[in-house]
Amino acid sequence: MKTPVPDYLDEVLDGLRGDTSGATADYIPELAEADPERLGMAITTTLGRTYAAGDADTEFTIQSISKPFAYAAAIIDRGLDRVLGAVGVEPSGEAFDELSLEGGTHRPKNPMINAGAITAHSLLVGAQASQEERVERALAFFSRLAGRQLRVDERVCASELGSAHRNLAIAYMLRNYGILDGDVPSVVEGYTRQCSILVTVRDLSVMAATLATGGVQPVTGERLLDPAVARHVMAVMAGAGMYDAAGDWLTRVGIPAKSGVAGGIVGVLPDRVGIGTFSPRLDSHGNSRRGRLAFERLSRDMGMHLFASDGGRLDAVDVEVEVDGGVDKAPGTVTFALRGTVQLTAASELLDLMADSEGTHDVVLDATRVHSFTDLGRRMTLEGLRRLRLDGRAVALRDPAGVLPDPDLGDGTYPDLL
Ligand SMILES: NC(=O)CC[C@H](N)C(=O)O
Repeated sequence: MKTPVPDYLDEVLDGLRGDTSGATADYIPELAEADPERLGMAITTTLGRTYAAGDADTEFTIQSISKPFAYAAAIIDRGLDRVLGAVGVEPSGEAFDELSLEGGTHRPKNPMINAGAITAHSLLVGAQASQEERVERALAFFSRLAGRQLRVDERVCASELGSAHRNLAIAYMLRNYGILDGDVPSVVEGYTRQCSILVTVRDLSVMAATLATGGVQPVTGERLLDPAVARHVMAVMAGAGMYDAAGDWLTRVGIPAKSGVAGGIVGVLPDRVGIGTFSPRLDSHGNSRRGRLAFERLSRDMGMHLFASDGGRLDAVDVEVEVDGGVDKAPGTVTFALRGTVQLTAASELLDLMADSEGTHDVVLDATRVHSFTDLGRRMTLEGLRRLRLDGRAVALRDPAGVLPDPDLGDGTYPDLL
């Protein structure tokens, strides 16, 4: 049996290919030339399982998606109070490259717009750090978040620096008000190099899943952030990550997210998943058009909305596998015993164990110790059973309390009830 999640993601992407609205970013010449048809998506659960579809291994520049992660690094390096003294946390409701600052303090309103992100970049490492040290800090931190060594695309960086007048203007203004120290062109160059780090949607989904766990990289197991820092960064993303579309995004999609002008979007649902999408055509807010549609679809289909009340966030499931028969006897029955609340994380573990259960014949799903299934958990579980049966296996359900309502396998048939 193959796990159904990648098929679902393929189907989501196929549904989006017809939408060719929007345009690649034109203020950075290298980005204007990107292949607009590229489309990829990846989801990583807090247990570190990644599902990917489409152009999942295509590299693109991280651009503004670097902002939440560099902001996190600045908080780690300099402390939250020092960072809050320089950059606010208020949604600005303005475009990403707006020249505005907060009245009175002259702080940039938040670290998700360029003014705040240039300031956060300038705070990396320590007061006297060089451009090389700041860029190396960002690169090393992002690489640990992604679980692989990342690199800078120098062509895209040079292309953007050739016409970075607006970011220079923003930085000179910040320098004028004493928000930013040091050599302005060097700070803007370091920030632009940070934006030119190459990532894939897989990387983005793992980086975001590290926020979702409260700071533990779910594949390597390394703690990279304190839970309080992860929480703070996710909260700022929720309020300001999508610039002047932040309120619309938070209500409609409900997944704290950050977009980049190369076409990436990263999203995070605390305790559940990290998500990465890539499609280079942008809407009028500078957010990937198809990326947005993909997030809308996930939110709708999978109940992935921060404020959805249709299922517990706690997913305390064990999946226990028991195989009868022993090593040298004929392949017998495999039992998958679930426990707790079954939603995405548990259901995805279950599906992978089911996919690995070849060599056995009869399959029993034991729901005796399940508290409840979320709608998504129920659908994933039933799809797994349906696929096992398509493979010619006998499928049975033990569910004395009836926690798996209407176990229709999607074709009007039911598992045997034990
Ligand atoms: N929204 C973005 O991705 C902007 C990032 C880009 N490097 C800039 O500063 O203009």
